[in-house]
Amino acid sequence: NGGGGGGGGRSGALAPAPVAAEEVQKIDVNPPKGTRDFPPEEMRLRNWLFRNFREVSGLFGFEEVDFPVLESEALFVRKAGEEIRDQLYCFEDRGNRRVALRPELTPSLARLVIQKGKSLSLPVKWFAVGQCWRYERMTRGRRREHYQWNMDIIGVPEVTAEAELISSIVTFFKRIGITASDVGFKVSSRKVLQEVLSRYSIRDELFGKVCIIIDKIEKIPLDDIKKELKSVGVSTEAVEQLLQVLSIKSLTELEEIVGDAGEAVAELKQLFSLADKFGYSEWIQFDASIVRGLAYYTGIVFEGFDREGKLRAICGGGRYDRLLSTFGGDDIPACGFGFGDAVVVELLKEKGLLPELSLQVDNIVCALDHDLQGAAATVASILRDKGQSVDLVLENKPLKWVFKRAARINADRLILVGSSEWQRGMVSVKILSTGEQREIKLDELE
Ligand SMILES: OCc1cccc(Br)n1
Repeated sequence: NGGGGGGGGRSGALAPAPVAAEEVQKIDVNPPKGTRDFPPEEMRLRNWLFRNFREVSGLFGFEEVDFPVLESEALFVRKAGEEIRDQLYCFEDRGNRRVALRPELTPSLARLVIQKGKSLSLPVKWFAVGQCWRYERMTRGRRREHYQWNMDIIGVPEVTAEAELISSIVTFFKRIGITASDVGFKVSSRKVLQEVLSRYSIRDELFGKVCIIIDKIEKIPLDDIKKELKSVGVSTEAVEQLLQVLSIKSLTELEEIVGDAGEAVAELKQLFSLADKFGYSEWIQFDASIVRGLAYYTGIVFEGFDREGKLRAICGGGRYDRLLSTFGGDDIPACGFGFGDAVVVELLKEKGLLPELSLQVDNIVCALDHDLQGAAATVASILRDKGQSVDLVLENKPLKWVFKRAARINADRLILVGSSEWQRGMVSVKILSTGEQREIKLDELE
């Protein structure tokens, strides 16, 4: 950029005093703990995954939405003892506002639905793909961010909504080569717990807390579960009945214990019937132990799991009929799911299903000598205007270098701009897969 200044290579009495080299402060080139960079290869896989998220959402007629990564902390301050609350990535901004990096997308979606209010015609079918954050002590070395695909249906009280959402996830799995032999969905309803708890006159506001405690049943000793349940006011008898119900793995057995009068059994039966009609019965099973770890679920809950049991839950969701009203909105029924970008990639690796995604360009264009660089730029623009991708060689490079680069970027064609051909309005085109080479008129390039 014109040389000059210190270190411009000049010396002697007239040379300006050398400018002190900028203070070099060696930075850490790694991303912050728990976060990831996406270099080209990883970014191609992420784009492939997100393209499938978006195409499936489109197949189901959902519209894409997005929200700020930064939200008011108040959106996520729930007092039910959720892990997501304990790990909230929150801080006070320069305006002394309590804000948080969103740990999930559903509260933002609920906020936007309320904001839009009567201008929205129900049902609303929205999807989003967004980065979510948690601040977890790095002792466990887990990630602090991931991208979530969410689909939500607002305004449909029927379990047809949950059945539709599960169908969309099954559709996604099938598109990426995952089958019902690899993955299943455990399905239950929090109304099962509600019906048990109501027999022991447990107050409704305790319901969320009880669910969050029960969600830890696979993660902490059973005695600790019992202690925590009792500490929030659940009687010993109620605890025993709860734990017995949670071990149920069939709807028939559930009906025997809680009867068929309640909504829980009826809704679950309807969901399994709809699953048959959608054609995904082999993907789902009833499992009363599934409660999910978010306090706002009120009905059907489900989670995708790998049948080999090697991985954490792949996705999860359910009905949250009270969330909008707790934010001051109307009492609108809602359900949705979240699907993270990390566990599914571990699953694809396990199954040998990672897609082959490499850089590919239609053409590499190269001037054969320096004063034809402008001509090469003209050729590149002509091809790009026709929708052809072009890697334009930007410096004078030996042909050996050009061929090596052409192979690395998987170029279909090498376009050489040489002096004699250019004089005749021609360029030389080499089909790299066959080696066939011929001269083509510039205005016949396509
Ligand atoms: O699935 C819970 C969650 C929320 C935010 C970030 C990450 Br990583 N994981």
